[in-house]
Amino acid sequence: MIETRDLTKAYGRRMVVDHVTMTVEQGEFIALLGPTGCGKTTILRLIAGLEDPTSGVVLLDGVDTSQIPARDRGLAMVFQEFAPYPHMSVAENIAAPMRFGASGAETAGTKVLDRQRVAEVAAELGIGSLLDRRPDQLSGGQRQRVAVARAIVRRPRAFLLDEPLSQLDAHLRIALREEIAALAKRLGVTTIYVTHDQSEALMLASRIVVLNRGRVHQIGTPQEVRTDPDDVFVASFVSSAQTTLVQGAVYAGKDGAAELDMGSQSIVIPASDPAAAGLVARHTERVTVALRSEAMRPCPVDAAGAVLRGTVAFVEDLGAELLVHVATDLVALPPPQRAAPVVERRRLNPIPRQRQAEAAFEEPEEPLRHLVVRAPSGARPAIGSAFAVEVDLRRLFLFDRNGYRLR
Ligand SMILES: Nc1ncnc2c1ncn2[C@@H]1O[C@H](COP(=O)(O)OP(=O)(O)OP(=O)(O)O)[C@@H](O)[C@H]1O
Repeated sequence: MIETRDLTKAYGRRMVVDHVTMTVEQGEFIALLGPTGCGKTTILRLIAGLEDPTSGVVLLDGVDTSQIPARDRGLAMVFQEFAPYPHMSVAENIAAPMRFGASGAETAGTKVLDRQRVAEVAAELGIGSLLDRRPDQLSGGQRQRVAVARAIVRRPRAFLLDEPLSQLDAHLRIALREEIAALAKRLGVTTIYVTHDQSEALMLASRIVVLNRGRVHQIGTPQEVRTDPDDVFVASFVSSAQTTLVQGAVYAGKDGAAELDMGSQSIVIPASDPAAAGLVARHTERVTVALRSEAMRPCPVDAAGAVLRGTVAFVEDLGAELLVHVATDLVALPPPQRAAPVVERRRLNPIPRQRQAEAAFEEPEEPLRHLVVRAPSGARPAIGSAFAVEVDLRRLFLFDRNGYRLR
């Protein structure tokens, strides 16, 4: 079991990991999911003992690790870019941690021991026939397999995987992630998997820790973080389809109903809806409304009820269905900011890879202005034509000023 309690890391004045508390149960596969620069790698490095926390603790099976050096923690880490020793064969690369590893005691007779164990692990990863090759004779996928083999050869108490597949092409990534999930399950090893790719996290993990700017936003099963987000960041970052955020306000309506006012358009939430009473109590409060594709479906333009209207801006044809982008006069909001303010970041020592990746987030993101609605592929609506959508109130998420979900 791996636990962090109020784990915090600051570089200068910049909080990179901000009071992260989480528990990974024995044998559990957990994903740390968040945008680039949100502190995922730093959390792994703190757990591995490669960095010292500014405050807070990491516990392994209940033991405070503050005084335990990295090599004695029994953890194996796989990095984004695995750099094998170029002059060694695959077998030697896999065995390397055993030879150079913590326990000097293993040196005697290592060669024999290594061979058996290495062959076993290599077979497990489908690289049994490549043991005599040099790293430059391997494909990208094979190299990452070697990296994983090298991590498990020591029978670690946990795997820490830092975007191990991000350098591979999409096809290979999908194949290998299934293998990694199956392997971790078979071995029953506690695994923490870092990724910024939500589909990877949703597919692999039994629970997901959603992070932004060093803070935990939600910890839950894939189903929970996707369909029951705790805040506006999770709602916009983890979603099977596009999420449009719109500015609104709630008012007490007639007969116990609540009115969700979105400027030129509004939706009435009837008194019979379980959410109505809570919203009535918030009369005049400003809210952010998250409109996801799965919460909307096309309806006749003259339909009554929870309906929003606009005109067709463009249509994406996905083959089996259409994605209709509907322009409306609602006030769209940008997604919550993902990176730290630029001024603070300039003071940091340059870290080329991270800085490059972060550059993409320096400007506030543009709001998604259109509603994106799924429609059957049969009848393609004309650009500029009137279009209406019925909103499924159970899937409509509202957030308060601070971004917390109104439940
Ligand atoms: N040694 C360091 N000195 C100063 N700042 C650092 C250092 N290491 C990391 N950072 C900063 O801490 C922040 C978090 O980095 P981290 O690598 O943990 O993020 P990440 O979520 O893993 O991102 P990525 O997906 O790009 O790897 C980044 O803004 C990074 O620039």
